[in-house]
Amino acid sequence: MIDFQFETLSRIGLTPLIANQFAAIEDSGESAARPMRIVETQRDWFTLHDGLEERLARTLPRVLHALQAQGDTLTIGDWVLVETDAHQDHWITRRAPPVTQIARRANDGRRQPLASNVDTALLVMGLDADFNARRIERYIALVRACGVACVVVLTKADAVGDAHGKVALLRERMPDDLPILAVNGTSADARLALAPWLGAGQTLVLLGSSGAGKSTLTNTLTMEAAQDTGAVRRGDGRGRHTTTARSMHLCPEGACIIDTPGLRTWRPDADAQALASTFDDVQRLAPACRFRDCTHRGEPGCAVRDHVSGDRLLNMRKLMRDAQRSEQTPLERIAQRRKWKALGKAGNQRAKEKRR
Ligand SMILES: Nc1nc2c(ncn2[C@@H]2O[C@H](COP(=O)(O)OP(=O)(O)OP(=O)(O)O)[C@@H](O)[C@H]2O)c(=O)[nH]1
Ligand SMILES: [Zn+2]
Repeated sequence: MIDFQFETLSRIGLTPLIANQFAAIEDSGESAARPMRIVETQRDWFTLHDGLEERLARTLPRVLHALQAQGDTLTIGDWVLVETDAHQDHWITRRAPPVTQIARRANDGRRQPLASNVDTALLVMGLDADFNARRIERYIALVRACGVACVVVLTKADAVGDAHGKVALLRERMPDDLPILAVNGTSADARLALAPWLGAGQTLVLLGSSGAGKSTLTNTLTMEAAQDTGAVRRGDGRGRHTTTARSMHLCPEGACIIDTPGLRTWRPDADAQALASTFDDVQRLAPACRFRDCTHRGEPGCAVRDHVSGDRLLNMRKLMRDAQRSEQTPLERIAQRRKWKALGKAGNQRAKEKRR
């Protein structure tokens, strides 16, 4: 049976669900293995934490290959088992299946996990030139499709004149249950605003484009934890300008925060159906449309168009198209293009016949 201290590990986000998984690994000769969490990733090395101290570890080739075979890799936030060999080198011997995982599709189609075992994603966007409702909507869809809750954090509220207008614009457009906060990420007030999500056992990830203010917010949220425990990477106050690696930090309130580099392109790793379900306002209204296959593009009796902004609908369709595209093989794509062409022709033909 794996020996572990729930109390200590819960300081770095252990939840009962993960603890049960470790408890289930019984009598498999792994009694020397210790549960730890990945708090920083490098190319071949991981920084792990057990709630008390850090260790550098590598992954056993067998574990690496097993993951690769499933198109998977270890990522920040993962819980793993670690064993130490006779040379005092530490090896990851197993990974607990993640409860949630945020992933994207790389350009070559491969799945790229961004963070595991996350409860809430803080979608960070500047109220300055960074502000873009469509991008936030895309983040929301992708994150919710991974089973992770979202909070929109609009930074630089102190630095722009029309913060209120932009917040109102988002509120109008987004689902009612989505928390939207406007903050000054450099001020301690941001910590108060985010307090409901900072409790012990919570793991947060910050997502947003480069320059949005993720590192600034991380520093503000982790400020005191760095001094009192020394546990987990402290907020990076070294004046580094661009985040290049992912790392996990601890808040004084107990939450773990994962900072990620800016996401330039983010293709969904979710099927179209999962994405559609994240536009819950559309999903709720659509059954009331007159036509069952209403596309909400102006059909008579559409129940959606009056209540959901046209741009939001466009964005939803674009996302779903992207998702469908990444699900298809090249052959399926060609077949679909042919089908559309044929449909188009048939449509033209019908139109001609009508005109006669
Ligand atoms: N006035 C003001 N400036 C901010 C705020 N948040 C961030 N900044 C400034 O915006 C710049 C970019 O912030 P960062 O925290 O480095 O942005 P980032 O999202 O971590 O960027 P990457 O590391 O490149 O992904 C810095 O100069 C910050 O000081 C804010 O709420 N108010
Ligand atoms: Zn409709």
